[in-house]
Amino acid sequence: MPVVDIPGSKSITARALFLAAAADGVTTLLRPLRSDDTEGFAEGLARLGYRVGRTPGAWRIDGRPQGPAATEADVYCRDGATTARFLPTLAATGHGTYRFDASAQMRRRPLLPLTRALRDLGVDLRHEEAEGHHPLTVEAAGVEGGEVTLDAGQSSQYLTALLLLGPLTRKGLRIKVTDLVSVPYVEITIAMMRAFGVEVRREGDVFLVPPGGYRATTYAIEPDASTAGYFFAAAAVTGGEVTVPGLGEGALQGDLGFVEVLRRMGAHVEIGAAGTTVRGTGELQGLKVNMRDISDTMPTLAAIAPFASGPVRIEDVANTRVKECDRLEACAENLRRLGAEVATGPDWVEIRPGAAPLSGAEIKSYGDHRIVMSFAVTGLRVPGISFDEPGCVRKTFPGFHEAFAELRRDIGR
Ligand SMILES: O=C(O)C1=C[C@@H](OP(=O)(O)O)[C@@H](O)[C@H](O)C1
Ligand SMILES: C=C(OP(=O)(O)O)C(=O)O
Repeated sequence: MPVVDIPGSKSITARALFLAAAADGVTTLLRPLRSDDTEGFAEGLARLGYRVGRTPGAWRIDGRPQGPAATEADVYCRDGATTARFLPTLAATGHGTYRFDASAQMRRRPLLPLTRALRDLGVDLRHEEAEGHHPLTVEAAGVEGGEVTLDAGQSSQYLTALLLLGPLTRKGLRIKVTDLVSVPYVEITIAMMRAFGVEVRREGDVFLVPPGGYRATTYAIEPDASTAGYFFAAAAVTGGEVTVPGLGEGALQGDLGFVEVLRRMGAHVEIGAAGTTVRGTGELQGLKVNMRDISDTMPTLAAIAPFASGPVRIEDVANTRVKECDRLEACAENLRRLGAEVATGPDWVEIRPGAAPLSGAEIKSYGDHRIVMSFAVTGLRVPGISFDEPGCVRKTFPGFHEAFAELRRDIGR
């Protein structure tokens, strides 16, 4: 029975780095994720003048409630949207000139609702090229706080950035949200702010964040639930069994909900206090599922959908088109390359059982870690799958291929 040790959560590590940097003392983060996104975040903090000490199992951050120590900085956010959206927001709390740039894909990804909200709060923020995109410069002079309206219909990360900012403003924040995707990520934010001493209040569409700053702490990071999904899916499609310790009842991450999708398809799922186990039962049924809350797991489901006995229709995932690539089209294109029958719409994808079995092909990664990791699962049942850019898994799991090869050996595939 393979027990898989999954690295720390990307989303929790990014938030923990922000919270630790803004807190009133020294914070230790246990089991942080070491990957391109989170190392880029830590390096960005260092460029802003925060002291970040990194040893393999623990990162130590000296908090600065007054904002960055540097008065000038040039920060490269790589391909990470959490870095590209959270760090300029943190920088606004200081005093200085801070420039942020990012990868070509991250430059294309949207930012305008957050930019607008920050400007409405009085932050002097200039986009260098296209309005609402990186590169951008923040002329920081602290943030007064007050009321702001936000459209988070394309990304919940805008709301997370503002929630994290709230306690660092002089008056606190009252954020009215007109639309919101990926709600469980906002719940992670609120739970983590509580661990650093801040209670956010929610009244319908309004989020109320008190001023007063964060308390430093020691914070243990849970394994990444989106990453765990590839291993759970592997169990479901092979009839094997996979247990992920440290990710069970009380987990913060909504993406653990992916196992409920596998359960609906026919897998046996046990969520316990110490971890989660998925066992494949030899059957995989089709289903219609709304993945608005857990859209990072859309490619995982799409990649195993051809093994279902009926159609798999995934709905309400429009914002997967503005991630590391257009994930709806990338999934559809790669599934077709393997011989599957697929249709897409503005916010949905449907995979139908084909007459012939799939055959191997080279998967076009589009630089997207999730495309590679998802189709690695397909490769458990379809021989001859290869990747044009296997290394892009470094964004969230540099050791993915080694870990997956070990799983293959353990389950005899
Ligand atoms: O806040 C976060 O850590 C994240 C929120 C989600 O993004 P959206 O809110 O843009 O869907 C998710 O896709 C991303 O991988 C991480
Ligand atoms: C969408 C993702 O990342 P981000 O938006 O944080 O770059 C992801 O990890 O799937």
